[in-house]
Amino acid sequence: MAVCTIYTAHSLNTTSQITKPIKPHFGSHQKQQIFLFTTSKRIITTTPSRALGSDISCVAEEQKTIVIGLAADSGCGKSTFMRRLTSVFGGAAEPPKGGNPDSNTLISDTTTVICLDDYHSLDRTGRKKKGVTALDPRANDFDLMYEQVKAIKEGIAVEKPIYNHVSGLLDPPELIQPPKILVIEGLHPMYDSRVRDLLDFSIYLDISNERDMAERGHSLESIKASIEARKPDFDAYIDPQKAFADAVIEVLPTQLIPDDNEGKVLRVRLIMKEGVKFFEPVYLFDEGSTISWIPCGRKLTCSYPGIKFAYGPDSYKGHEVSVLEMDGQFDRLDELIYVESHLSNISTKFYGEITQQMLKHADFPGSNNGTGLFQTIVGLKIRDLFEQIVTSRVGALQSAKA
Ligand SMILES: Nc1ncnc2c1ncn2[C@@H]1O[C@H](COP(=O)(O)OP(=O)(O)OP(=O)(O)O)[C@@H](O)[C@H]1O
Ligand SMILES: O=C(CO)[C@H](O)[C@H](O)COP(=O)(O)O
Repeated sequence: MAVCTIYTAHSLNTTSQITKPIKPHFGSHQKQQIFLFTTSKRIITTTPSRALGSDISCVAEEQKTIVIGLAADSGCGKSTFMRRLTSVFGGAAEPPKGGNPDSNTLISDTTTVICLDDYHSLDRTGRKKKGVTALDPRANDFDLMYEQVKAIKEGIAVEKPIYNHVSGLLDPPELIQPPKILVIEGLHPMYDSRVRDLLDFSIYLDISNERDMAERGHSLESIKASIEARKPDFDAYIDPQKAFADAVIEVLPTQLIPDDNEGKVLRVRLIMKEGVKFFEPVYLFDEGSTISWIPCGRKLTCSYPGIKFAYGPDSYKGHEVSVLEMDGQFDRLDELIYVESHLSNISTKFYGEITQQMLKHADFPGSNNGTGLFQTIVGLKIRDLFEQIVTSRVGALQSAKA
């Protein structure tokens, strides 16, 4: 069954039902017979006159966009994670063709990644004047974020604003078409309960010790000052979102080097919530057991300080979770296959897919440690979740027809 939505720019404030069929206008999700028509005349753009005009968007129920939330502070490696995720689906992600060169959006065949910085309601000057950081909810338009993510989920294209990180200004909006998978990444994907309820899966990247570096041309001193200034808002508005995440990738100092203060070797934990629909946590050796494993030896080359894996049940922010942990770093990525062969529920399509993905992006930061490994695993789990949702929708439709 396809749900068709009529969207008109001149009647944004009312809602009514169409009872007789109308001539369909097929968008990118085609070939579905139309049974049901509803109208949706909600405001989904800040600039109604630039909305879609009189348009009909038809999306088959089973093809409706699934939405993934990725929360993290600035400079935590979200872009790198997104490149790994996109690669799992095949194809590269690129900014919208012919659009604003400073767009924060990345589009591939399957995924569209939008950056929630685009929902800043105050630009750089506005925040300065008001004395608020970008992390403060008062600097962000959650109503618009909700309306637009909801619209995309319903198969409606939206005109999303662009926050220009180069100029610090809000640029004219860009058109976002509903993709198969929409990733909303940034500071607040799980902050507003309305937006949170739209998420099919949520991830929090917890990298407490690393922040924005020279990329945006700030000096080390100004970065330190900015980290300090942001800390209270980070603690108040960003960090609490961990409690809502279905998966958390937590980066900690190694425990393999006593009193390590170099911070080069990392202990990374993949914290996976139990009982999440379409998400089976990964396990090592034996599901539900508590395992500690040092794989170094004949099949895995390890230089000092070695590699240690751990797995087991735990509780996190009041939720039952499974935790997979890796401390240390790989010397030879091709040998990762040995570790991969001891992991289960990894949602690979063939033996060695994790190792293949990691080798393909060996030059990405974090490829020799748990950050790259767990980001790749989460990418595979998202692909699996997507496929399971589509399968279940098709099943539900077939049962409804029978
Ligand atoms: N797993 C990792 N380990 C070490 N460094 C990393 C890792 N991932 C990313 N980095 C480095 O951190 C910096 C920020 O990475 P990236 O651009 O992916 O983060 P981001 O969260 O998207 O940043 P921003 O919010 O600034 O757009 C880059 O210098 C990148 O090389
Ligand atoms: O926390 C951030 C998310 O990336 C940025 O600091 C925020 O978007 C403001 O950006 P800029 O510093 O470029 O004005």
